[in-house]
Amino acid sequence: MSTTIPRPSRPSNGPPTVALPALPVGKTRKSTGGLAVPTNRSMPTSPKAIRSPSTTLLPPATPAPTGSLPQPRSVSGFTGPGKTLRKTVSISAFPHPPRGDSRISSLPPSPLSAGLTPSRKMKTPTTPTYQLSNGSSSFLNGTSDGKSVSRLGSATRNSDGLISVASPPQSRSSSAQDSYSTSATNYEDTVDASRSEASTTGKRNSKLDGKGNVVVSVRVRPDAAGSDQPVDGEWMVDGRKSLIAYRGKEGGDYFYDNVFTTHDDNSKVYDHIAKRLVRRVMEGYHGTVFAYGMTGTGKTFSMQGTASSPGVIPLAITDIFSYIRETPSREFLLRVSYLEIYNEKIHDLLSMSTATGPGVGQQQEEIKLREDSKRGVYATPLKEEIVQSPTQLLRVIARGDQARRTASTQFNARSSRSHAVVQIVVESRERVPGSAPGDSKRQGLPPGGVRVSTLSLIDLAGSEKAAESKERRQEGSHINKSLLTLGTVIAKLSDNKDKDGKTADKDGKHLPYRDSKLTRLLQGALSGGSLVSILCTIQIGAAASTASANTHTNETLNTLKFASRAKNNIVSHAKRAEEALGAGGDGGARVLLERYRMEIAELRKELETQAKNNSKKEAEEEKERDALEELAREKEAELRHEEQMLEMQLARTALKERIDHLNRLILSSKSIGVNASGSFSSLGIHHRYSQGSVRSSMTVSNGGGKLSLERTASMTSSVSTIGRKSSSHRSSSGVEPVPRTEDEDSVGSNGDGTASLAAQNRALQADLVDKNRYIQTLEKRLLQARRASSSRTSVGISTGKGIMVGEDHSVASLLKEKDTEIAELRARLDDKDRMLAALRTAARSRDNAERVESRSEVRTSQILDSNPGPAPAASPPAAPPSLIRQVSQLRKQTKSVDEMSKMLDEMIQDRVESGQIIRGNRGSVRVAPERVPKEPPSQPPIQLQLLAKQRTSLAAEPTKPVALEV
Ligand SMILES: Nc1ncnc2c1ncn2[C@@H]1O[C@H](COP(=O)(O)OP(=O)(O)OP(=O)(O)O)[C@@H](O)[C@H]1O
Repeated sequence: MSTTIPRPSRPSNGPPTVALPALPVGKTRKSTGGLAVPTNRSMPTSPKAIRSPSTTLLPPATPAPTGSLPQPRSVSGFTGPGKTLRKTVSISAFPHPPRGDSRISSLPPSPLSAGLTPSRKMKTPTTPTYQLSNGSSSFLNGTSDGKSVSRLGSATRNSDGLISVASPPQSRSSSAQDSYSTSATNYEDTVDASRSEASTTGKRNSKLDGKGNVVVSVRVRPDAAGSDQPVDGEWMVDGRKSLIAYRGKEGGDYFYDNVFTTHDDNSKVYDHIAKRLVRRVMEGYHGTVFAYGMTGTGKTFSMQGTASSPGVIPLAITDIFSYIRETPSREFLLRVSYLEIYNEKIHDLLSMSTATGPGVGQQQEEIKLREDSKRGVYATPLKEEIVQSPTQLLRVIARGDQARRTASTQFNARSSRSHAVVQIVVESRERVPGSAPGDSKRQGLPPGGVRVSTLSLIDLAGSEKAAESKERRQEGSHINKSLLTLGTVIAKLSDNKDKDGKTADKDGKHLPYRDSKLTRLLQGALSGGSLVSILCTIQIGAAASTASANTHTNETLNTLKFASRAKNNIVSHAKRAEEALGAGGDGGARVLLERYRMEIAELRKELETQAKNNSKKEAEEEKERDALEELAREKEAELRHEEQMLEMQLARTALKERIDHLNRLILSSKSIGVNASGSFSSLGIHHRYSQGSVRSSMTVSNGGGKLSLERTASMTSSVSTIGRKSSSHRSSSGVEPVPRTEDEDSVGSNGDGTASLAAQNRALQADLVDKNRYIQTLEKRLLQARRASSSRTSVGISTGKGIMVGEDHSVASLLKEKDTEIAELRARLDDKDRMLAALRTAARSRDNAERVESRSEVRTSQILDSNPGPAPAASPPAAPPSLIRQVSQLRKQTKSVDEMSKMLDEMIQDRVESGQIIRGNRGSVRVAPERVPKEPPSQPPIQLQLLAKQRTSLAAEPTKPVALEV
């Protein structure tokens, strides 16, 4: 059964020159005579204590197939047929969990356990000889695991949303030491276990001590030379029996839960020391795995492994995510922290920059250890990173590894100079099947609380005696001190409690946890709150010289003793962590998953509120928009109205201008006195002005305003022409006055035919009044049009169309009317033109008459000069040149217009006196009734008639002398 191992030589590494510090040796663990005889309470003394086949021989479950995740597994030789039977006292097989009888009996056998258990039973040794511990029941056993495996095999795993509640990867700084926060004890479980064990085997009597929750294993590192064979005959390693026997001085047989030979790889080590523990952690227990041993013995190799042979940490990570995938009924959140204790100072490996390298004087906030009644001892402030995948988690840890302090030592070219602690906090919560996380009635909070558990994976620095440099010596001193304290604490551990309820030594005294940071940090695990797995690494036969071999052997023995003490003294009452409900209390506040849940719920609420506010805002904005649009419409309407008003104003102005123009035309015609038909009445300029005398018009031209002056200028010229013509025929009696009505006569003339200024003024004022009235009328119409436009605007464009048409119609009619008037006025202008033409003709006639008169005067003077008596009726002689000159002189003496008018008046007067013309009361003249010829109604004006008469008379009496009154 046992193998004698020759003492190895370590040619490559010289032996330590200084003796390694002696670890505290448990009184009860010392091997005697090759038999490990536990003497304390945990050591069974009766055959009953021997682990029963049903519980002790259960092998670790074969790793469950995890699909995509690689899980290098090696179960070499462990379960295979023909292998040596395992020692019954070993706890490495993790006996069935303490469960109730009914539970056990009712549970379907696991595919793995069902298949394995019988074979194990077949292998059960019949004569167990050695036992180190009592092999108490443990959570880290096969039955429970089998249960998981069963579930694993039947359930369809859906990886989607397994970490659905995890926040995006982020870092936060807080404590990670949740491991020891639980106030749980494993009482219930152990009671169950006791019942189970008692009912099924009836062999165990120390099931309540919780030692089954502690697994201690020893791994033997292969020789540096690569030799598989142990070289030291004093040593014997039996992996199957989990036995290490030393036949030398202080020799003995050491049994552990697991003994790994140089052949065993990391995968096997993980399966036996950590696999179940990791699963328990996922189920809510706290778990601690740490590697202890002399420097260079393979602690880091076992914990981290290599790329080809991953160690405990990467394999645990793989299993963690496998479990999450296999458990769709729960949701998980993982956060990780990584610290090291170097020279008794705690450093956050995740906060350190690897670029600068560790120990380059980087200033980091000092991390302190604090204790909390619920959380236990924890480091703070510590950076935690939330991880969502194995790769991410491995990357975080690799980053921390790079920051870890390592140095070359005598036995290890890259020796870890610090204790490194990886902590993975697992938060989980039951998920409501078939519902999204937000469907809960509790505002997105699913029923049940959040379970928080912590997996601590610790790679301790190696104990070392020999150190060449001061720095190494200092490091070594701190390392050794902390390890010594750890050994001391473990050695003093007992199931006793002090008055505060904390674990105490056998005398009830406080344990020296505070003596080092390491023991302080491990306090929770060592005092029973956690499942514990300790891997002690040794190397046999690594020394070349006898001295080094001795030193090495001592060190190895110390390690073995430490492992024995740990196995015997550490009592774990680990219990599934309580679920924290809500955010109440410290526990709840620490639960990130809960916090995130609540944050999500709050954010959702906020979103809803915001959405509500937004909809409100939108409604308000819509209202505002509507109002603005309405305002814009109103403004537009106003603008349109203004435009219309402007158009109307323009139309009005145009009309006014038109009116003024018409008025000018009217005044011109009126002033001339042409067209006495009274057709001006439509413009309010009545016929009473039509026959205004020439004189009155002239008066106006003298004293009137500018406008009148302009107007009278043409009148004057016209009248002057007439005047001259009239005066030339003053003595003519052939003029037939145009018959006028009494009404016409009475307008604007005095009795002597000259319009008085007052009369002119009155006439003009009346004219002005008429015009103003006319303008007012137009304004009224415009006003009406404007109102119509306003009302149209208010009632809307569509309805206003009819009104617009009406207005347009009125304007159009007005324009039409005006056009008619313009046409009339044009007609009158034509009349005027005709009159002017007639006047010009009359002027020519007058000129002729003047020539005739000149000739008459010359003849008269000749007659008078030669014959004072009556003139003979001889034919007139031809006018001599002297006469022509006289006439031209006379022409030069042409009278002014006034004189001509005067002459005309006198001429008219003469006619009146001769009875040819009758003068009216107001100075107007008309032809005597008996002389009025029967003429058609369209007679030319009176002046023309007069001129025509004069011309006729002159033609009839060409030689009649006419006396000119000069
Ligand atoms: N089981 C093993 N199989 C193969 N090589 C091993 C084994 N154990 C350790 N080694 C090798 O031994 C060397 C030292 O191992 P490791 O660094 O793990 O020792 P350690 O105990 O961590 O030392 P220290 O305490 O100084 O950090 C490494 O090169 C490692 O690869």
